[in-house]
Amino acid sequence: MASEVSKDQKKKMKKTPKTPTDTHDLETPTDKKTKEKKPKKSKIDSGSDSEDVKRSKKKDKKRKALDLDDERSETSSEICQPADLKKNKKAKLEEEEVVVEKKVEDPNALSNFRISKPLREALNAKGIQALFPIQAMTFDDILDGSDLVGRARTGQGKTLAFVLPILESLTNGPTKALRKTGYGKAPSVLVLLPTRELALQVFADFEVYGRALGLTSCCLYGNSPMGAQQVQLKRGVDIVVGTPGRVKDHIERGNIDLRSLKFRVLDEVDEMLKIGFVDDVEFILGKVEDANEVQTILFSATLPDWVKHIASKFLKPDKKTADLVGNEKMKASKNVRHIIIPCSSSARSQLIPDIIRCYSSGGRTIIFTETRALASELAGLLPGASALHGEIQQSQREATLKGFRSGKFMTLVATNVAARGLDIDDVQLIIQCEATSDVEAYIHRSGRTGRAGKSGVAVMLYDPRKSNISRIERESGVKFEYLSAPQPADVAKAAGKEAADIIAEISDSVIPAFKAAAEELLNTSDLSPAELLAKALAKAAGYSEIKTRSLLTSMENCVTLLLECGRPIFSPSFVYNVLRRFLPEEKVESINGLTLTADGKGAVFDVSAEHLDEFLAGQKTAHGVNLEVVEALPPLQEREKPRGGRFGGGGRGGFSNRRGGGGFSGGRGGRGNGNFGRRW
Ligand SMILES: Nc1ncnc2c1ncn2[C@@H]1O[C@H](COP(=O)(O)OP(=O)(O)OP(=O)(O)O)[C@@H](O)[C@H]1O
Repeated sequence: MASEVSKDQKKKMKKTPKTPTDTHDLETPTDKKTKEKKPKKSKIDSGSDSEDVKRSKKKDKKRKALDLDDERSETSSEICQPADLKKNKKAKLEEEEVVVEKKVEDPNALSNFRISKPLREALNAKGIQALFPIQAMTFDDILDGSDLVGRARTGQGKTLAFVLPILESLTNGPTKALRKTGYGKAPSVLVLLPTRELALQVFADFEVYGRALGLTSCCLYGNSPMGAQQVQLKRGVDIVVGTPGRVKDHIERGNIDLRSLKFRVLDEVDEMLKIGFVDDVEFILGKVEDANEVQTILFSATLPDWVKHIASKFLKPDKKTADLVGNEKMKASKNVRHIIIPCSSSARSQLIPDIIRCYSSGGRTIIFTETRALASELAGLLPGASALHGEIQQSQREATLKGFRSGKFMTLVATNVAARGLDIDDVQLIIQCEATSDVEAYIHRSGRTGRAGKSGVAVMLYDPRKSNISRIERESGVKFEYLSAPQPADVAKAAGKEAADIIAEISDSVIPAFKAAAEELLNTSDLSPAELLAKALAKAAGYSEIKTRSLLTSMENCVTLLLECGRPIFSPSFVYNVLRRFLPEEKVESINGLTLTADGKGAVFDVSAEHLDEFLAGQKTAHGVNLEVVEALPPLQEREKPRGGRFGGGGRGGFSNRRGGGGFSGGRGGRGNGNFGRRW
């Protein structure tokens, strides 16, 4: 049933949404042009933009152009010469015409919806001129009183999809007359979110846009003083935003009167239930005596079955569904480049700065870890990074987010506490330290970039021996780009260019002080001036040597080797035994990341660069064994294999979440088969 309604909704999207002058019927832009419908009186004072739009059709354009001509001639004549003026006027008029044309064409322009003037102005002030698809799809349904389940990919504007119609309903729409006013008013809207950070973010939207319409809001979340929240509730607010635990607490203390409630919103509801708010949410929803008096709206980027259950329990049977994802394969953001790079746990802190250098485009980066301990550890190791996780005090968490938003620091290392809903401007890069087994988590984490139509990059580090990338691809619809770690030499080249730019900017005033030393260096060195300058650039960029990085584990000063021996290889222990034929035990034990190739004919592993010659020379004494340094990683076997699959692996074998797991650096040899079960 949901998908039928969803199709219906999609049809709606293709049509022009209601203008302030329409009542119920939706028209296509063509309908509008041909019908010459007389404008009806608007239900809401939404200003006269849509009227303007209609007026500015072709035959009016000339007149409008003349008007603009007159206006401009007064202001611009002061700064332009007559010839320029004529040219400029023509160009500007052409621009204006394009703008007017666009305005008429965009069916999602704010003026095409029942959005009142003050709200439209507040949106314009934030650079918002048109609704995003999910907003356009749901606006009329919510404003006209329907319960609704909404779903769209991350960063598509789900928050304003409920904020705007609710605000309009309370001030100009059906719930206006029912809304309580005056000192001590009971709230008309209750919005529940899973985390304090998200509650604060949604509260900020209600603050900005609600204030434009004279509505007040408050935010209730745990680990912050009850008293101040109590005072706000006592004074009376129109909108309460909060986390379930604290909201329940206030209800139990009799601080919130839900009898005047007109809207209840559950945002990121799947996460709310997942992190254990099931009882609290049900308690709060159950506190509304007459569910028919309240509109219930449920939004999420993912809709697992148990969310559907909540929807059927608490939403009216005639609820609408707006699903912009539906059965489409791709569940994650389409504006994001999804990359995976093999990396051992011990190489992470060396590799991450280079990934940031290569992929962040100078913007913000969020690094996701599976554990709080790793988030703190990495934040300590990476320059200019701060940690955000559940063990950090609330006031510090807020200060950290504020610092990250304001650009005080550009790298945030976080646990899943930041995976959902957080909307931070200019996050260009997401790094996930491990291949998560939770596909929804992947979707949400990667969705912190590529928001509001912008693009972004999500890099996931993975251990080929442990991860099941094809499962993530299958379930999220993402097609990963398999890349190797950026090589330090490439990163250094980019850093050298930056250093050259910096040097070019340095004032000539420094030359006299350094010239004598420079001349002496030139005269005494065997290197050419260009070579000496290259060294100076390296120093300026912070380099004293260039290391190599392996393709398999991304460890510095390691090299990845491919071993083949002219017959299928079924197990890692076979590879160890082959190596023992021509290498001493301690060398065999020193290899890292041994992984079989997908074709079953070879195995790759890392060796320390200083041992490379010994490995390559040793093979000559072992008949039929071929060892070579790989330039690019061949496709590798994954952890999960169909039961009874040819190349070992032995079924699913429980995809462990590997919390605090020993990573990828293992490298112990082990005799026989026994020990390898755990590592594969
Ligand atoms: N109509 C619009 N025009 C331009 N920007 C918009 C519009 N609507 C929302 N935005 C901006 O898009 C960004 C993403 O919006 P929002 O946080 O609501 O996304 P979301 O769908 O809830 O994402 P998530 O699933 O990750 O929570 C915000 O910065 C918001 O201000």
